[in-house]
Amino acid sequence: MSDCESYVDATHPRFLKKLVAMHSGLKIALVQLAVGPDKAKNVAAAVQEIHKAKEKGAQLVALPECFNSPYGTEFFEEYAEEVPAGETSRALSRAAAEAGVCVVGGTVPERCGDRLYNTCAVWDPSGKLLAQHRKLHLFDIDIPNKITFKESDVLSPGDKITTFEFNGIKIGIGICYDLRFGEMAHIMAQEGCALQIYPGAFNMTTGPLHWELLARARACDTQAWVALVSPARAPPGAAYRAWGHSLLADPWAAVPHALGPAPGTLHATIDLNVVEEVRSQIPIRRQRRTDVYDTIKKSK
Ligand SMILES: O=C(O)CCC(=O)C(=O)O
Repeated sequence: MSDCESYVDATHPRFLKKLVAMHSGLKIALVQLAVGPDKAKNVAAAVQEIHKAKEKGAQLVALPECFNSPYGTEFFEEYAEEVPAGETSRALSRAAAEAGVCVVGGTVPERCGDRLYNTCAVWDPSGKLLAQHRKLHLFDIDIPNKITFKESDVLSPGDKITTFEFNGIKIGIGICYDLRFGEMAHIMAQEGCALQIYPGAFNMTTGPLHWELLARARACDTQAWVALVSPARAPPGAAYRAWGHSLLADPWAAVPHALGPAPGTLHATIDLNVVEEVRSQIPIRRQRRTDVYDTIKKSK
């Protein structure tokens, strides 16, 4: 079956209606962790929050970008681990199985041979690796006197778009800078995703300008739920200060749930009815002029 045909199948209104009828909502928790230099402490805090989220009813728990290390190209080599053999992977897999939840494991610097990647691993409720996304678009920007960052100095980019299914919902994974690339979100929607999750760590320059705007833009374009999960903001003077403000945008592109800069966990329910409602009331998916343009996924 071609990519084009699978798009038609997965997003056909009848397919979605059937899914919606079967579905009672997915309870998610977005954990905005305070991250420090002590890797073991960071991982232990993540595991503790996974269990707490489960106690509050979460079925899927998502962690932030770079939750086991400080964020900076100088840290990636030291904190890197193999996925899924490394200690952080093993701790999250165990936590997922013990709590009986799906864990979207933020990101860790992944070592694979002589390469490093910025990688999100997803664990199912039995602790099995369900998906692995390597950041596709590396964060290389230069805003003079504000922020210069060049992940490509030490990281290699991934080469594929990652989606998986959990509890009857197709979910797409992107990492931070990936959020800026509408084509990627569009392909996730074509593949049937009703929810996109982005572990991210925007900064104090682009965070206030673009973080929520991009979440709402992706939600509006794809008529899907969009979750962003950030580390908590570090105190003034820290080498990297994340914007925080983990949030959930709904398929209308409203933001019904958001945190501030402090550590915390956002609990919400992903309701497929809202996806169906928006897609049927504003039917842009049927109105695309693919005779004039298209976004086509390379077969990989
Ligand atoms: O796109 C941005 O402004 C921030 C991206 C970022 O922090 C990242 O990719 O880690």
